[in-house]
Amino acid sequence: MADMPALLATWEQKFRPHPDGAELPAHHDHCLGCGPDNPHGHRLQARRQGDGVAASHAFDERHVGAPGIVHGGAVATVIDDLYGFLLYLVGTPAVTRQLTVDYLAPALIGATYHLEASVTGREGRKLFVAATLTAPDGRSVATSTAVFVTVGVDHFGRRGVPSLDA
Ligand SMILES: CCCCC/C=C\C/C=C\C/C=C\C/C=C\CCCC(=O)SCCNC(=O)CCNC(=O)[C@H](O)C(C)(C)COP(=O)(O)OP(=O)(O)OC[C@H]1O[C@@H](n2cnc3c(N)ncnc32)[C@H](O)[C@@H]1OP(=O)(O)O
Repeated sequence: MADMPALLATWEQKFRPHPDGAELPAHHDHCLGCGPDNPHGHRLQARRQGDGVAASHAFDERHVGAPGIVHGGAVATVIDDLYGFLLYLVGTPAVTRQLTVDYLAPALIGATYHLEASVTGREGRKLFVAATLTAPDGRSVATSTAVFVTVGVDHFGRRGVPSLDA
């Protein structure tokens, strides 16, 4: 993994304005949600959609819970990561403080789902966000809300984690 100062430099660049429809950059190469180099990851690709973000995403066999059905934690991971893309539009780093997911119907391995997320409110350091995961037939499969709390980039350094503090 890149050293922390180098990673922070790339994050600064990622918070530039992104045109509507543009594909948004991964948080970093090994991010579980979107990193292209994480062999366990979802490799989520998100784009700006107006004031929000959207993605098309298919889960694979690595993310199975009950046979044929996506593990609920995998669904939560992808939604949480999608919120991480919203932060590029908000223009400030933030971290998930609370995440709720309503699992309305099973998400199936191999099906391509449509995801959308947007900011629903802001109060001091708190960002309120919401997301939906919709099946190809238009059925709502999961809905989510979350509270993110804004942090400085120093939050991601000095964590007592050798790989990050190097
Ligand atoms: C994030 C990606 C975007 C890029 C950001 C830039 C650089 C970093 C980039 C990437 C990172 C790499 C990849 C990950 C990318 C995306 C994945 C998705 C995001 C995540 O995977 S991220 C990881 C999981 N996440 C955590 O690791 C957080 C652990 N946690 C903490 O680090 C502290 O907990 C902290 C800092 C959050 C707060 O701590 P604190 O001490 O600073 O603040 P405090 O506790 O006082 O709360 C402040 C205000 O939130 C209110 N509040 C609290 N809880 C609430 C609730 N449940 N409902 C409503 N309001 C609530 C309080 O009432 C108060 O409100 P008020 O200010 O009005 O009093």
